[in-house]
Amino acid sequence: MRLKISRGTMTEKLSNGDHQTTSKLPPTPSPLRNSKFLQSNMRILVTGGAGFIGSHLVDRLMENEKNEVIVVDNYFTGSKDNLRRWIGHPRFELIRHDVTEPILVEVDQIYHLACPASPIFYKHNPVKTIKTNVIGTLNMLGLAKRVGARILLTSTSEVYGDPLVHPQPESYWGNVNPIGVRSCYDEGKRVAETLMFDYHRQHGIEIRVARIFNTYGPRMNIDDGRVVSNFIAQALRGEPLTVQLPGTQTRSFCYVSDLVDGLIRLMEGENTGPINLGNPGEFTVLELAKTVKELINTEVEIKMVENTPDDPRQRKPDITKAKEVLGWEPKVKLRDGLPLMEDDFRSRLGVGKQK
Ligand SMILES: NC(=O)c1ccc[n+]([C@@H]2O[C@H](COP(=O)([O-])OP(=O)(O)OC[C@H]3O[C@@H](n4cnc5c(N)ncnc54)[C@H](O)[C@@H]3O)[C@@H](O)[C@H]2O)c1
Ligand SMILES: O=c1ccn([C@@H]2O[C@H](COP(=O)(O)OP(=O)(O)O[C@H]3OC[C@@H](O)[C@H](O)[C@H]3O)[C@@H](O)[C@H]2O)c(=O)[nH]1
Repeated sequence: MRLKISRGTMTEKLSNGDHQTTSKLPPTPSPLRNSKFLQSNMRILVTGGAGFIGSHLVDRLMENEKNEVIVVDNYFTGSKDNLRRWIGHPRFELIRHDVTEPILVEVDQIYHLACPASPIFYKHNPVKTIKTNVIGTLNMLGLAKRVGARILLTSTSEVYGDPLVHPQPESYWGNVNPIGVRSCYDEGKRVAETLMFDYHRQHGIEIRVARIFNTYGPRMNIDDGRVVSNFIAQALRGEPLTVQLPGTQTRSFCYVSDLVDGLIRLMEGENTGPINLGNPGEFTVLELAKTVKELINTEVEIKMVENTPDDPRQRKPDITKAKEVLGWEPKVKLRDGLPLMEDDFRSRLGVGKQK
């Protein structure tokens, strides 16, 4: 028998006469939640929306005239330039804010992307990276709870660490070094996933968790440090392609438009996840270098260089669940996606095509 509901706490009387607190209901959203451009609109917060994936996601969300989009970003690895087409648009707002601090905005959905994703940047200030993953996710879950929003976390294939199971299904728990130089990111994302599920079980928050595998495309920072952007920039500058040893390590590369499609399907669907989103086409890093050389600049040399600790030796998503639950699979092959990224890098680097 339900006895009372006070401050979101539901108390039940058990058959032995004891009382037990069983679940907490999110508080009723404030009237500000309805203060939209149009009543029927969906108001969506994108944290990290000035970054690579975030800005492509914003483009897709803004295409729908029933969406209002608010971006929160501290510009650590992102840039206002990625969002310049939307600045001043009546359905768009941009807020400079660090997610390690709380924020109150009345929204219906939260895409929580804020976190540096390139190993060079996330290792630069590891304490800040882990704060972003843990405190940042706590703050966004607190917001979701307060305003009754659905929240999606962009987790990562790095939660599988250096995987002992190949390809990686969502049921694999991973092989992660808890004290290594990548741990601020890998373990940070693992804690972020834990927080998502604890808020879901304890507070009834509607959650979605995507595990994203290596994604590439236009707008990646030119000196981002990740392998696809490095190789394309090096090929265009006529510099050697730096393959980190041993070069036999594998990755699976997903084009950004496919990934964004998967994120939106996950948010709009009924499954909490975690769900792998990635392209199962698997390449060694040396194969990637040879492909970039063939497609972009056959003159450049390929140079083997030292690697950094704990680099995963193989990575490929098992996307059976994404196919079944979301009806999603990537469409763009690596050989078709690389030239699209090349065009963007050429225009930003000011390097024309040779006739
Ligand atoms: N690109 C990939 O291959 C990949 C793979 C797996 C997971 N992901 C995840 O997807 C998300 C986006 O990745 P991306 O490739 O677009 O990276 P990105 O570095 O281009 O974008 C991250 C954005 O978050 C912002 N940010 C960082 N810390 C912040 C903080 N404390 N407060 C507010 N904003 C902050 C940055 O300024 C940037 O705009 C990240 O959560 C990342 O972990 C990406
Ligand atoms: O110039 C380079 C850069 C990287 N590499 C190699 O290329 C592979 C991929 O490295 P990246 O830095 O692009 O990305 P990683 O796969 O290590 O990590 C990524 O994984 C998924 C996401 O969460 C993040 O975007 C990022 O952490 C690694 O084996 C690395 O050693 C090179 O050989 N040369």
